[in-house]
Amino acid sequence: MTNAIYVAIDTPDLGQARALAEAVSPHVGGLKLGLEFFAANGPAGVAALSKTGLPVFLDLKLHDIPNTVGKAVAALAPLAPAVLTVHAAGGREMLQAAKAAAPNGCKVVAVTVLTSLDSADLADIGVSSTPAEQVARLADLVRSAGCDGIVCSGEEVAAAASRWPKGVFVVPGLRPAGSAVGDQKRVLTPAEALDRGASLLVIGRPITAASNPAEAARAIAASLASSPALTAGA
Ligand SMILES: O=c1ccn([C@@H]2O[C@H](COP(=O)(O)O)[C@@H](O)[C@H]2O)c(=O)[nH]1
Repeated sequence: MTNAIYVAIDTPDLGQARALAEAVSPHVGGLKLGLEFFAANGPAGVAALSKTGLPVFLDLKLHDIPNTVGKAVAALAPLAPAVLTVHAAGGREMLQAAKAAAPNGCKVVAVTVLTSLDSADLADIGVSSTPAEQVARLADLVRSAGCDGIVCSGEEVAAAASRWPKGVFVVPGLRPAGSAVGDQKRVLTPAEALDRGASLLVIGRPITAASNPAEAARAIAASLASSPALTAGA
């Protein structure tokens, strides 16, 4: 059975990242390393955490012209990420360039609408659609560009999964009942997201900011145990 939880190791401190990864490793399916970790530690830091043996999800959310993104993905290929993110808003040619440059076995998934945004935030950047409409539109673009899946919130994942049966659906913005929401705006519990069709569950602060991260990860994994979708994974 695949564990769908990828823990977001969001810290610039390599020692702390390594300690967190080792503590939670029995209870998660992989590590998600993002901008905060990568800006501080670079490819060498990613290689160091790969030594845990857990799959690494490199969440760099690349968004640039097609040539630049393609070359950046090629430069990241030696790190052998299991999953790599780009922004769907980069457009079809950029998505195609990212997928073409990705190493074998790496899922290229595109961020649709960040889970920290709501309709008012979209209006601020000139998007009059709701998050659900925008996710659906961008999911169709990502699929037709040949990428492997999308990042969306738990609120949109059921609709997206029904339109793309073989897609990979990465869902962040997850909060066990009662945990602090922080800067996230479109939030669901991990179990709800899994039941609605998420393939990968990205969970950061509910685990990493807990007084006992290993116990927090264990409890979240246990909360998924009765889900019919338990075997979901990338
Ligand atoms: O739409 C998105 C895309 C990526 N993320 C990333 O997921 C984690 C969430 O961390 P929490 O502490 O559980 O909020 C973080 O690394 C984000 O960069 C996202 O939240 N939303």
